Amino acid sequence: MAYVHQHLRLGVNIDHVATVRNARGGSHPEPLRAALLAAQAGADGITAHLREDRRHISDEDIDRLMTTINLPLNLEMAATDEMVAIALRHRPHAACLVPERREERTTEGGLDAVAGHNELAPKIAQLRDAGIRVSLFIAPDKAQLDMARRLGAPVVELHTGPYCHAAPGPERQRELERLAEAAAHGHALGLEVHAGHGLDYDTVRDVAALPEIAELNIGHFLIGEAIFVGLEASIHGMRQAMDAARAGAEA
Ligand SMILES: CC(=O)[C@@H](O)[C@H](O)COP(=O)(O)O
Ligand SMILES: NCC(=O)COP(=O)(O)O
Repeated sequence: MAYVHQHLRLGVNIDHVATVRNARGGSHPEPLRAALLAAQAGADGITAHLREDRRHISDEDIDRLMTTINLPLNLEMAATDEMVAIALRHRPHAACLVPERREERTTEGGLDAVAGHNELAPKIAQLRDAGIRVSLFIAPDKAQLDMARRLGAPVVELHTGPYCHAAPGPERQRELERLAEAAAHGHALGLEVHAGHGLDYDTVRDVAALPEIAELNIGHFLIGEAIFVGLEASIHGMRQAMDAARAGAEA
């Protein structure tokens, strides 16, 4: 029987609770409250992206998450000296290194670990030495996976944005195949394979069915859907979609 990673973990990304809060300033709605609710709704972890421009999650949010939640925190961050220092001060469960451009609307591509290996190597080593599980947010590309392995990152997160944005049909199928090949290759290299970006109830199904994937990180859709059905219900819906897809893959 093909390998199936048993429990597919759901990391709930709470960035866009902070986006709504920051639209007016002040403290409502609070990302911390969303993290506590997500835990009650069955999230396996919380993801928060402390962007260099602080457009959503703030330093204070990270302080409060670190001292209050009982779930592992996956801190998404650029691979800069400032962010590495913040991670070393807090020691979250995981640090996912992502590329950032100030003017981008959202994370557009994966980290180029191949071109950036000289700068990444010392940062990955510092984070690892502090006991933080390092993840690289990369495109589903063999060369990037091979480099993640060489750099000693134990985890990769495959960027699902191009798959989610592809037109349903052959274009999306091609992107799914790239994800499937990358997940299998990463697993064969001994990497723990995660995936995320742009997933919703529809696009999550085929990704959740990929047997080597251990964790999905999902935020924007869950927070948007929560406006209509509440956060617990939106997370429950995602959990159900993931479990149904994984059960189908096991059958
Ligand atoms: C890396 C990633 O996919 C998430 O951190 C996502 O980027 C968060 O939302 P924004 O890109 O809108 O900051
Ligand atoms: N790393 C991806 C993530 O945390 C969530 O991305 P999105 O669902 O907000 O697009």
